[in-house]
Amino acid sequence: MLGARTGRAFDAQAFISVPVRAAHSLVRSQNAERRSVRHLFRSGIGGSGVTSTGLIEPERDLCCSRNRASTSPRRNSFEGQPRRPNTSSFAFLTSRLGERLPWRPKQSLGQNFLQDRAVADAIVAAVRACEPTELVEIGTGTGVLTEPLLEFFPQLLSLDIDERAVQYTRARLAESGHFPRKQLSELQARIQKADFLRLEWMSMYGPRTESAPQITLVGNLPYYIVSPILFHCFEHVHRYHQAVFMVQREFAERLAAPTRCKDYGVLSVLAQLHAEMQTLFQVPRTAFCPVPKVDSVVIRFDFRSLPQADSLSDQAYQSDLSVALRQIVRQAFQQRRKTLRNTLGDTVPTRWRHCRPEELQPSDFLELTLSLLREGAQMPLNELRSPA
Ligand SMILES: C[S@@+](CC[C@H](N)C(=O)[O-])C[C@H]1O[C@@H](n2cnc3c(N)ncnc32)[C@H](O)[C@@H]1O
Repeated sequence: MLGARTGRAFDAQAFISVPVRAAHSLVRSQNAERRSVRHLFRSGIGGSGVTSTGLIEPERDLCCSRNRASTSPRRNSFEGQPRRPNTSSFAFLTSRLGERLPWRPKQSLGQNFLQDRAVADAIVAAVRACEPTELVEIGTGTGVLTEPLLEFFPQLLSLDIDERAVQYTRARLAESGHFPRKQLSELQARIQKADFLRLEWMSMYGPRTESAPQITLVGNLPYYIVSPILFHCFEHVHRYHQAVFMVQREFAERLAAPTRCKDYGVLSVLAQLHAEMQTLFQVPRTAFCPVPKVDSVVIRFDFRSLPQADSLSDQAYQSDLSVALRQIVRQAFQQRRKTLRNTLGDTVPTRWRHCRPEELQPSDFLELTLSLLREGAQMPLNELRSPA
C-alpha cells in the first residue's frame, strides 16, 4: 500500500543488484516514455496542457554501450582478478569504500550519493512535516530519497540530468516490491531526465495566479549548482513554498552569516530576505559515496515574498524586484572593501554612502534597492533573470 513504510534495513547490496538491462526492458515494456510530460502534468503538478517543458525525453536506445559498461559483470570480473589496483578505477573506488554504486559517478554532476538510509529517512520525515501538495526532487541519483518519498507522495516529480539515474531508479522501484504493480509504470514515469535549471516552469505550471500550485522542493543538491538553484527559488518565491535541501556545510554557513563576518555576502543577503531557514541536522561526509571533502547540512527553507513588497500583488514586480536586488547586492559585494558610493554611485542615499556592503543588514539592501529603483536606476534585468 502506498504510504506504508516497511521499516526494513537499508541493504546496499540489494540496492545495486538490479540489472541495468532489466531496468531497460522493464521501462520499455511499460512504455514509460510514452507517458509524456503532458500526461504527467495533467494528472499531477500544474494541471495545464503542456507542449514543451524542458524535460528531456529518455533516450530511445536504452542499451547503449555507456550503460552496458556499468553493469555488474564488468565490476565482478575486476573484483575476481588479483591485479594491482588502478586507483582511478570506479571498481577500486567503490570496493575501497566498502560500497558499491550502480555506475561510475560523474564528479562534474555533483554525484556524491547518499548511502545512509537513516539520513534518507530523516530527510523524508522533514519533507512530511512540510505537508507538501506538489513535490519536486532535484537530483534523483540512485533513488535513495526517491523511493521512500514516492511511498508517501505518489505525486512526486523526480528529476535528474543523468539518464542513468532515471533508468536505474525506475528499475529500483520495480524491484523494491513496495509499489502496487498497476501503479508502477505511472510512478516510474514520474522520474524524468531533466536539467532543473532549464525547465520551462511557466509552461509547466501555467500563468502566475493565486491558485497556481505551490511547490515544495527536496534534494541532496549537486554542489556545483546550489547557488543557481537558490537564486531561481528566490526569484520565483510565488511558485515555491518550501524546500528541504542538503548542502555542504560551508555553504550553509554562508547562507546564515551575519553582517561584518567574512562569510556575509550576496548569498547571505538574498537567502535571509527570501526565506526563513532552519538547520535540521548535520550529515557527515562518510554518509556519501564517493566521500566528498566536506560535511553536509540539511536545511529547511520556508520561502517568502520580499517583506516590503507584500502590498504589491503583482508577482512580476516581486520577481523584478528580486532580480534588481540581486544585481545591486552583487555589485556592492564585488568590491567589498569599497564604500557603496564608489560601487553603486551617487544615487545611494546619504546614510549608506560611506558604508561598506558588509555593514548593511539584508533589510537595508532591500530598502536601498527600492530607493535606487525609485531614482530610476537602469539595470539590465533581463540579463539576470533565470527561466520563469
Ligand atoms: C548529490 S547527488 C544526489 C543524488 C541522490 N538524491 C542522493 O541523495 O544520493 C546529485 C544528483 O543531481 C543530479 N544533477 C546534477 N545536475 C543536475 C541538474 N542540472 N538538474 C537535475 N539533476 C541534476 C546528478 O546527476 C546527481 O544524481
